[in-house]
Amino acid sequence: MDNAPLLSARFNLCAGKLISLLFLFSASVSYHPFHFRKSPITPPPTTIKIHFSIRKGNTKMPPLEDETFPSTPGKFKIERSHTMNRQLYRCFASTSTMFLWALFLIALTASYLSFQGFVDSGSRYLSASWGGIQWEKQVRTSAQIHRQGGMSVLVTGAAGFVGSHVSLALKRRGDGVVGLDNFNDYYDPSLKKARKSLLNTHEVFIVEGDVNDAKLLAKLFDVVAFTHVMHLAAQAGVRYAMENPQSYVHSNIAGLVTLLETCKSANPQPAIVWASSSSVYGLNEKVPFSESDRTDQPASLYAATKKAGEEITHTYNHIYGLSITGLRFFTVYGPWGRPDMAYFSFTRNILQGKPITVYRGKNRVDLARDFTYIDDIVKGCVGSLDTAAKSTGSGGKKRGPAPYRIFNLGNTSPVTVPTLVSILERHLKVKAKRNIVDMPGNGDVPFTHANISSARAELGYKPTTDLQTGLKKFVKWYLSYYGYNHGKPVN
Ligand SMILES: O=C(O)[C@H]1O[C@H](OP(=O)(O)OP(=O)(O)OC[C@H]2O[C@@H](n3ccc(=O)[nH]c3=O)[C@H](O)[C@@H]2O)[C@H](O)[C@@H](O)[C@@H]1O
Repeated sequence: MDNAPLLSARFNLCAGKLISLLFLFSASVSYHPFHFRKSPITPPPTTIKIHFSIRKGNTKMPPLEDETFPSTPGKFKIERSHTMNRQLYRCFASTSTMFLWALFLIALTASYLSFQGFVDSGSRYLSASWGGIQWEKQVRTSAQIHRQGGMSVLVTGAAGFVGSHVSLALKRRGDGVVGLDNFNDYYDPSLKKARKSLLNTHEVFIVEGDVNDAKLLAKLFDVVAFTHVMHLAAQAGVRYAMENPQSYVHSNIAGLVTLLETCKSANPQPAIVWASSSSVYGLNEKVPFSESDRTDQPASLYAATKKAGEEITHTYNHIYGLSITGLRFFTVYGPWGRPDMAYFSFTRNILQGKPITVYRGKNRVDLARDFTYIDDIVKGCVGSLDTAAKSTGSGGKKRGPAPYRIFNLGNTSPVTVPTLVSILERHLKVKAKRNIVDMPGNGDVPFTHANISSARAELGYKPTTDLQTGLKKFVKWYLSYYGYNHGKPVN
């Protein structure tokens, strides 16, 4: 582990001692000039008699000289007749004192900065949930491969919706899996913790940390030679990008680059499969969306960061020989899903008797999505890992061309949002209070529709769950997890 806090503490101790010494020294110069006996301008022993008379009402206060200067054997004496010497002495004494005070202030500042560093590094040290022999053992155990030809996969965003499902699927078939997740509060972190507990029971260890933490990533690669990285950690949500744009840059761009930097330097380099999004098609009107269609018209910052991710991963593929597979997910739904998504929040509101807002497109056209069930997405992710060729670089150098692939993972049958609501009503046996409004200009696109022929050909991807069936499974899970009323009475 990092021994910065220890060093910092030592430095702090030294600085503290220095301050004490300076303080004592400075005090003795001010009040104890015998220290200057050897100085050529040491004044002869004299007595300073400074009489302050302070009147307080009618009472004449006693002179303060004895209180101001200590009446010890070392008490200095300056005779009034030695005016010149006295002035020289004063001048010297005050210059020396100022000098020492300046030193004192410098030492104080240094000590403060050191203390701040100590607090920062100390709190990082104390709050860091990673490192140590026990931690390394957990990481190694979780990464162990239990099948012939298996892989060891670092899954980022493992406590997320897709991440938790993919981690479980890999672990179940005998692959080694280590999760990484920062457990942020974009939506209820208790759901993420519950997913983590579920994974724990299947012996998947999730490290609590951020993909922007380069030291942590380097440490993970020190402990395990991951063959693959399934990068699913991201700031999700199309409309939230208008509220918190920086979080998208932080996770989807900066975090991605930090991860790629680690992967490019790893030896051996892992193959990377990561989550792009159907939103990169933006205002594309050609249907169904094919991977070769234009993606230069993003409608939201979220989409723009995913598009940027596709370009950034291309660069790392080109320069460093990293094997890259980008997956454009189409509105994934299912059990253990994301509470910010429409099917999830609609379910909650319908059960609580609250109205739901259903957006409508231009000319009163219903919005439509190619809703894709989680199990189908998991198959696409695992298929991508299985078919990803190795990265070709080592030690940060490319040794030959590596594959760069992009696949749509959709369902190929778009469903309108009002139809989604009707299906939920049927499964929940509760009528929704629909509030239909025109789609606000907040990043939404009117429809999505995937062409999946590439994924079918190269990954064997074949979605099998329609929205009706998938929502039935979701509702079953929702009711078992939250209870019928989600803790609130139905009005
Ligand atoms: O496919 C994708 O790439 C994206 O799919 C979803 O984004 P979105 O399709 O907007 O999913 P929802 O937020 O669940 O919205 C689904 C539909 O419901 C509509 N909606 C949403 C919320 C609402 O209150 N009312 C409403 O009518 C939206 O306009 C949209 O047409 C995910 O949230 C993104 O993270 C993902 O990248």
